[in-house]
Amino acid sequence: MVNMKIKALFVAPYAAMENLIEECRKQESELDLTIRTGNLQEGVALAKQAEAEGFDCIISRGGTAKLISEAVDIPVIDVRVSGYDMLRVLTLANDFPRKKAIVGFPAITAGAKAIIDLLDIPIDMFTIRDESETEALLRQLKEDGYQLIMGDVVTFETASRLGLLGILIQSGRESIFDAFKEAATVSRWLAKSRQEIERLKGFLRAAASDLMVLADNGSVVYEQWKTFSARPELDIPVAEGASEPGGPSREMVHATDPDGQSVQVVKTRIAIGESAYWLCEFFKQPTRREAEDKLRIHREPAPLIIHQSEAMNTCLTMIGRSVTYDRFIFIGGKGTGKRLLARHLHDLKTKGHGYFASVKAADLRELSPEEIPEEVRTVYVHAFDRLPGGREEIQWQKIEALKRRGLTLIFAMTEEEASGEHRIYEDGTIHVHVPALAERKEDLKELVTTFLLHFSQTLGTSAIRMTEKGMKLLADYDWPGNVSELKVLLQEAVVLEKGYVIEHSLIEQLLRRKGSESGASSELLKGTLDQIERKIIEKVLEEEGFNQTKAAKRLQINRSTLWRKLKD
Ligand SMILES: Nc1ncnc2c1ncn2[C@@H]1O[C@H](COP(=O)(O)OP(=O)(O)OP(=O)(O)O)[C@@H](O)[C@H]1O
Repeated sequence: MVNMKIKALFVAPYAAMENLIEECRKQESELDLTIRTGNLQEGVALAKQAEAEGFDCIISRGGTAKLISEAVDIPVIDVRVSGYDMLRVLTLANDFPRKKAIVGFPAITAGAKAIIDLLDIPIDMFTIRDESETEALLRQLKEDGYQLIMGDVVTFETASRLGLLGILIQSGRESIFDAFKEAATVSRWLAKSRQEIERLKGFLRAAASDLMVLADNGSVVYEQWKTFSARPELDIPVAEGASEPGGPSREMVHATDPDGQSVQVVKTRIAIGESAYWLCEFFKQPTRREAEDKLRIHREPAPLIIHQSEAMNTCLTMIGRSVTYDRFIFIGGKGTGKRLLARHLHDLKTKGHGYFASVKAADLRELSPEEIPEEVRTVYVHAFDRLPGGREEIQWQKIEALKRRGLTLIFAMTEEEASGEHRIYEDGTIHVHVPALAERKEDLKELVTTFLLHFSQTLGTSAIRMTEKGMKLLADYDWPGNVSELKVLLQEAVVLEKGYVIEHSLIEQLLRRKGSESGASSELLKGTLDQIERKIIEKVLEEEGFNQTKAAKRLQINRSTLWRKLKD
């Protein structure tokens, strides 16, 4: 565009203008000009067509220019009625010894007034706001004895039709040259801005994935979708945050779209000048369906296992030495990496031949051994804590049937779950103790780096480093939820952090929130067992609006026991 000529359409509202434009264009070098004649709606139709054909701008005059500018999205330059144009027509009219008037929009009459006053010319002026007023006004003027009427195209045509002498205020060369110049300036400026916008959009597309920019009133200003096929139908509240001065400028919202897809939205408030906008970034969460699948099959090898610590190395040595066995119990806290290590064991045992499948203990009931695909070599049974009926519900017959199919069976349990289950101490069952993250803080740094890399590749987040102070905060925390908890915290951090480095203040904020989340329950756990029991009963009672029947039901004790415990 910068070195190309600007494609402009000149819509002349009257034929005589076309000739003058033709003449002027000989001295014009910046515009690739097309000239057409068409007044009002005719002009609009010509302009719309030009816009569709890729013209850069339209030049027209008066009412026609106004109508065109309402109908197209490209710049419309209005040829202004200059002092020279006015002077020309007034000088011409002055030679007629008749009662004269100028009729037109304010743009015409205001310009004329200055000259009329200055030169003391006996011409009256009548301003109209809308073309529809023209005919009635001219009829009235005719009755009042006016014979010569000056004005724009509509005025001129109406006057002629009513038998008055009409004089069209024509545009002279200077006005046309001015319009050429303005068309070139505006179009170049617009092309530059468009280029700038395209460049920014390009950066945005490269740097972020699915996003939407909302104005404070909730209307969509910009959107782009990469992993989503279309805008997820979500109700994203924008107004409350915006009206809170000093309120959080960034927050995370969890939502579910109408298809049940879980979506995470990070909202950032951006103030630009007087206006405020919400940049909403969308992240897909694993679908509930996927999570609910009875059998989750992994066909690919286990991802990299971080192990700098002695505790983890011992665990891996144990696994490496047990590959000839086919019944295992992996014992460790939530999120310690039991599944990951089980997949590693599977890889060692099968050397890449056969799939790894995991199933929740509660889903075993509905799973018949025939449903398990042939290629599956290892079945990992987990989530024993979510068995609705407790340990009694473990489907031992099913497990025996799986054993008979020659599959490697791996159970994942916490220390507590494993302790009461004598069957898992059967001969030939290997116990692998997976250390808690608190016992292997040496692994923390590399785990952080691995997760930052993982999120930057899968979510397109930019943070790739953690400050030393941030690392220290992570090392001081005791991670009851182990590696999973670390991973979730880092995911939140990378989504909130737009820079390359995660500062300790963000980690502090996220950890502090954990403190306040767990604070209430940990406070409950202080004191003797009787005191704790009483505090729990009181809390449940309060939550149930002091309804003893409801509280007793929730605590699974009868009402008289509840009453006795409160009395003691
Ligand atoms: N040593 C490690 N190196 C790299 N990633 C790890 C490591 N340990 C755990 N992870 C990652 O942490 C997350 C939790 O691990 P995993 O699901 O194996 O834990 P789990 O003990 O089976 O959890 P749960 O008790 O909730 O079933 C996974 O994304 C896993 O890849």
